[in-house]
Amino acid sequence: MSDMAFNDRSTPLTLLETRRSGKPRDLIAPGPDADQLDHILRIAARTPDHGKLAPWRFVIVADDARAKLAEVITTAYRAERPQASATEIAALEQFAHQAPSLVVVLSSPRTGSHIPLWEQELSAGAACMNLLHAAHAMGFAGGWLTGWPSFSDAVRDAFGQAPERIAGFLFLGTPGRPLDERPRPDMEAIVSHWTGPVA
Ligand SMILES: Cc1cc2nc3c(=O)[nH]c(=O)nc-3n(C[C@H](O)[C@H](O)[C@H](O)COP(=O)(O)O)c2cc1C
Repeated sequence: MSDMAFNDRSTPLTLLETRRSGKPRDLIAPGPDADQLDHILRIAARTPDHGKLAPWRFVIVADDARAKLAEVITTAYRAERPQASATEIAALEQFAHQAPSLVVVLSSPRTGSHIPLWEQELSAGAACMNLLHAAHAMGFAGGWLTGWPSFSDAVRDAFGQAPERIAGFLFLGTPGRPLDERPRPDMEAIVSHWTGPVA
């Protein structure tokens, strides 16, 4: 599949069939401008959501806030791992600064709702995926990362508060190097016909 054309926008179906994320560290300018990002987020918000709760929200981290994000992440990391190496800290600095655009998607469940938390969290994942689809449909590439920062309460607290969680750091831009395919599931292993209870 190495010679396949990725993110072929000829038709909706070709785009879905060839969609490929970009590695955030390889994404370069141009990224979406303010209007394009607004458009991407409006599409991302058009996501299945049981109970119409919108149990997610989007936080844009602009260029001039990236250094602050790096500071939050590295401070949190050092607090948890006082022996952190310079290499580990440099990797976290790089994480915060990569790609032209960054949207942090928060899972924001409504705890008083009768809609199960699981469903609300699924919807947050779907919003992330829709955000990626919108970016790809607009000719950009995106990359969805969690990594250590998504699981740090201190980093989460810089964006919101429990029970909110970081669903993902969605990095957007233009691939700076050719995309290549990654292994895809063996369809025979994941598709079956149900004929009755298993086991
Ligand atoms: C919730 C979630 C979190 C992810 N976090 C990471 C991560 O921290 N680091 C990483 O290298 N890939 C991570 N990935 C995988 C990347 O998005 C990866 O590039 C993806 O497999 C690209 O596949 P695609 O081309 O089908 O979009 C994550 C994926 C998901 C769904």
